[in-house]
This record gives sequence, C-alpha cells and structure tokens, in this order.
Amino acid sequence: MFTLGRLIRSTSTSNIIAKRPLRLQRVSFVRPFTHIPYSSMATSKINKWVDENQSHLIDRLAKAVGIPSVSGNIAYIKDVERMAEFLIEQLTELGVKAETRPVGKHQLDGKEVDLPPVVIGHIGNDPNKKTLLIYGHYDVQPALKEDGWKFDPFTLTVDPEGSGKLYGRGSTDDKGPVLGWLNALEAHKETGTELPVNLKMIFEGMEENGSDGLDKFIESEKDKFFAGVDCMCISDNYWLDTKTPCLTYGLRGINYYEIRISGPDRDLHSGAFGGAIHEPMTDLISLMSKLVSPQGEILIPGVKDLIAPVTKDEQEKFEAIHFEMKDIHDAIGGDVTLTNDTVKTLMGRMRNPSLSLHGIEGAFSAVGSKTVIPCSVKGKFSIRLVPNLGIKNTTDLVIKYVNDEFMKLGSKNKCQVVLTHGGEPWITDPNHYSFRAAHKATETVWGQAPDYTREGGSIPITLEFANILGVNICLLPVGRGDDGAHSTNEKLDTSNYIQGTKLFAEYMHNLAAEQA
Ligand SMILES: NCC(=O)N[C@@H](Cc1c[nH]cn1)C(=O)O
Ligand SMILES: [Zn+2]
Ligand SMILES: [Zn+2]
Repeated sequence: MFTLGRLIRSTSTSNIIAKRPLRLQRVSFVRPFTHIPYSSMATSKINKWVDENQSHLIDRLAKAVGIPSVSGNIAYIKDVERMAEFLIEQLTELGVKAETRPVGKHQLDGKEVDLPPVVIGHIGNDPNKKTLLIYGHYDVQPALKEDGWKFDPFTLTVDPEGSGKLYGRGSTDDKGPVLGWLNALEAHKETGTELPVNLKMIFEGMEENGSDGLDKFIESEKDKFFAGVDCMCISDNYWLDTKTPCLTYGLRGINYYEIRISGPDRDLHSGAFGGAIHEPMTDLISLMSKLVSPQGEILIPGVKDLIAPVTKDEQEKFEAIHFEMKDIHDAIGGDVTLTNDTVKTLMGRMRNPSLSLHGIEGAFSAVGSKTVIPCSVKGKFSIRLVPNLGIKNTTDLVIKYVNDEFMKLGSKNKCQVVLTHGGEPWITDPNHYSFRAAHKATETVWGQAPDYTREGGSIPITLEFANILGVNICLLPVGRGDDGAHSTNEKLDTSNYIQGTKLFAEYMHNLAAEQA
C-alpha cells in the first residue's frame, strides 16, 4: 500500500489540504466457507440466456445513456438524481434490496446543494457463501454534440455501419459495466440459477468529480452495510488494446489544480487598455507553459525525484504485456506518441506521473474575434500520481513552484494555486483468490488469459475501500482500449457488453468455488 490518505475536497480558496489520518490495512476475517463446487451447467444456462436477450440488455443500456447524469454541473442535477432512481427501480425488479443514501452537500455554481446520493443494495445473506462487494458510478463526463460527436451523446446509437459499436456518453464509463452486473443478476433470476455469492453493491454519482462524501459514508457504514464483505470487484477501466482482456491491480492517483489569476474587477476592451495593464491571461499562459515540456517532462522541481525506482519485477511485468504501438495509435486516432518504444509508452501511461493541461475557465473561446481582456481566469491542470508521489508532497512542490514563478513575472495581479481534489495511487496484490477467479472467468469467456495491467486513470475511492474495509479489490474491465472514455464518440462494443455480462456471472461462480 502506498497510501497516506485522500484529500477531502477544498472548497475554500486556501491551499490547505485536508487529509485523512494514516490507517493500517485490516486483515480480512477468515470464515470457513462451505466449498461451493463450480458449475459450468449454471453458467452455460446463463450464457444462453444472455445471448438470447441481447436486444433487451442493450435497451437497458439505452435507457441509462438517455439520462444525462453529468456530475459537477448544476444544470444536470435532476438528471443525476433520475439516474439514481433508475438504478433503484431496476435493482428492485431484480430482487435486490436497494436504496439511495445521502452523502452530504457541496457547492455548485455558488449554491449549496445535495451531493448525488449513493445507491446501495444487497441480495443474498447466506453465511456459507462469500460476500462480494461491487462498486461502479452512474455519473458521466460532460458531452455536447458540437464537441465533435457523430451522434447525440445521450442517445445510445448502434453503429449504422454494422460494427456493433454502441455509441453514447457513459456507454463504457461506467454505465455499461454497472449494467453488466444487473444483467448478470437478471440472467440468474430468469434461468432460476441460484446466486453463488452474497452480493452487495454501491454505485456513486460523483466519481467524475472527486467522489465527495463517499469516504465518510464508507467509514460510517463499515460495520453496518459493509459488514461481512470478503472481497471487492470494480469494473471501471479498460483493456489496453482492442483484443486482449486484462485484470488490473493498480491505479494512478490524481491531483487536480487550478491556478487562479485575477486583476481588474471587470473584463476590458483590449484596444482601450491593452498595453497599459498586467493581463491575467498573459500571466496564466506564462505559468502554464512552465509546468510541462512538449516532450511530456514535468518541469516542477523535485517531482521526478520522488518517483519510486523501477524494480526488476516491475520491468518484467511491463515487458510481458501484449501491446503494440498500433494499439495506441488506433485508440487516439493519430501517430503522436512521445516515443515508439512500447515499454516506455506503457510506463508513461501507468507507472510514471504525467501532467496534463485541461483548460482555462474565463478565457474567450467562442467563435469570432472578441477583443476582450478577461479580468480573471482559472487555468486547470492535473498530475497523475504514482507510488511515492502522494497528494501532499506533490502539492507542496506545485504550490511553491507556481508561486515562485509568478513572483518572477513581476505582475501586480493576484495568483492563487488551489488543489480542488486529489486521490492517492493504489496498488494491490494480484495473487489473491478473487484475481484467480477473474483470471479463470476471463479464460472461459474470452478464450485467452488476461494481461495484468495498471491503469493510467484514477478511481480515487478505491484506496478508501481498500483501507477502510481491508479487502482485496480486483479491477475487472469490460471495455476496450479504444472506447474513448471522456472523449467524443465514447462507445462500448456490443460483444464487450454481452461478454462482459457473462464474465461477471462466471467470475461470481468461480469466486464461490475458490478456496479463500
Ligand atoms: N473511469 C475512471 C475515471 O474516469 N476516473 C476519473 C476520475 C477523475 C478524477 N478527477 C476527475 N475525474 C479520471 O480522470 O481518471
Ligand atoms: Zn469511470
Ligand atoms: Zn471517467
């Protein structure tokens, strides 16, 4: 474990980091489970049902994608609530005891509003069975047709060219995988197959914005709702390529920052005032250009020195991954990789930190030639964190560097650096019975052994689950590396959605059969 804790979102404009105290990982309580033999009869009935009911399952995904549950934007607040209600309805129909729970309030557009509720549910309470906890999120990233989508992002669209791609925001991140679990439950119900495990589930509506409130909820429910959980499975990441399934045992963390520069108290005419004042955008662009080089090198002194050295074992694990440069070129739609070395590329994505510039709030960005001097701007960037590069030590370096560089500009504007949210990196032990169950399920469903990967993206709450509940977490992705999560034209292939549903069913049956 490389954890110290997780940032609690800073809503103030100070640079103070609120951090959870260090907690040692609890050792799971070992229970003598009745050995439940694996039944391929059960899963073949389930697989048949899944194959025969594909259009019904796709229709479920279409309903979910049709709800634009964009978190962190006041305009979509009702849709996020509607999505939680949709899940409750679906789960209840499947025999799950499901409810929404509040997780607190937050500031949105200057207003205090409820955070999206968590959806929790459980089915089965047999002391002779293992208890599996699954997590997913029902919120999505923003999407507008004019960003470059081929189809309306909130209408699930089957590729008219017949590729089987299901386009829509949330199709792969994370509505498809979440519904995969519901599909697997329905397949059990409809085929009269007993669930091989007790299942607990938690779906949140704030993952794309820092999972506010969820850590407190987990802490407060650890001996109530989460009592008795043996292991956990999360499906919220992707294969590396388009053909090799994988199991994931690590995630990069993330620190998200804003550099806020303010000057005059109103926007100004650049003809009238240009040449007479310190312009906030000029300061900001200067600062943002000093964060990362075009070769991807993080320019903040001290950051590189913190990265844990690569071990021989790690190097070998990266060399064993099936990956060609073509995979990433296809996934990004171009040949703009920093290197053509596969291992360096994989390490760049998964085990090294990266700094990305995301955007500037307050800057003029519409069509036309507005000659404005914006009075205040916020530059947004994030750093993906890796072992030894934590929320706090990274933020100390960032704040010092940006403030020092700002001083060098000799500007009379005001500058503030704010960490808006952060999550620590996470790595787990893939030599666990849950990974064994997922490995076998992958071989059965996909006909090949999975690669073992670390994910470049972040699911910051993973570390909280691991620390608070003291359970192993297996990341079991459904979608492919070219799904375009967070991008335009996000999609999930029909085969991944359907096989993913079978994978979850198979995994649960294998889990029941594995010796703990
Ligand atoms: N599928 C996981 C995912 O997309 N996670 C986000 C989490 C995040 C953090 N801040 C904003 N989003 C990611 O970007 O990795
Ligand atoms: Zn996600
Ligand atoms: Zn996401």
